[in-house]
Amino acid sequence: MRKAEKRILAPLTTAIEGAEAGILDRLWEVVEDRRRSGDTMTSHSARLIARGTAKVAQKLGEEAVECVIEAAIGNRKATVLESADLLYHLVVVWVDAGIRPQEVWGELARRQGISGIAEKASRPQGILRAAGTRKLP
Ligand SMILES: N=c1c2ncn([C@@H]3O[C@H](COP(=O)(O)OP(=O)(O)OP(=O)(O)O)[C@@H](O)[C@H]3O)c2ncn1[C@@H]1O[C@H](COP(=O)(O)O)[C@@H](O)[C@H]1O
Repeated sequence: MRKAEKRILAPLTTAIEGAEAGILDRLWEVVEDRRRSGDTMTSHSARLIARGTAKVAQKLGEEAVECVIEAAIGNRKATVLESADLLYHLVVVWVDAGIRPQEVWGELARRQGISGIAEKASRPQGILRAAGTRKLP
């Protein structure tokens, strides 16, 4: 790795040390705290939630699109930054909807060991056919 690359990646490397998935649980607690406080003067989360569910969901969509764009053009560093924005806004969606992270972790755990291909094949096909969808394979 060249010296200049090392300098650019240094803040990310520092952030990685001591960081793990539990950070989402802690982030949820902070955002839930902000929701309860309703302090729109000092908290971005409280301000966003005060704008209503549709706005909260819209922001998640915007961040998802930004992440998709960076990933599609292969901009690795920007994809990391946009991923963090996306996860933060997903946590705001959960808080707004009254969903605890444990519910999502539970669903992920339930799916562990089940192949996505096998799961899709086991879905009832009638509903999709009745809806007349033309999804790409
Ligand atoms: N991880 C984040 C985080 N990521 C992004 N953002 C903010 O999200 C906002 C996104 O900006 P945008 O311009 O896209 O959105 P917007 O300001 O709603 O503007 P519009 O789309 O409405 O025009 C910026 O203000 C970012 O700073 C975040 N704000 C907070 N957090 C975390 O949430 C914690 C609580 O933050 P507060 O609620 O502000 O106390 C913080 O300690 C952080 O850990």
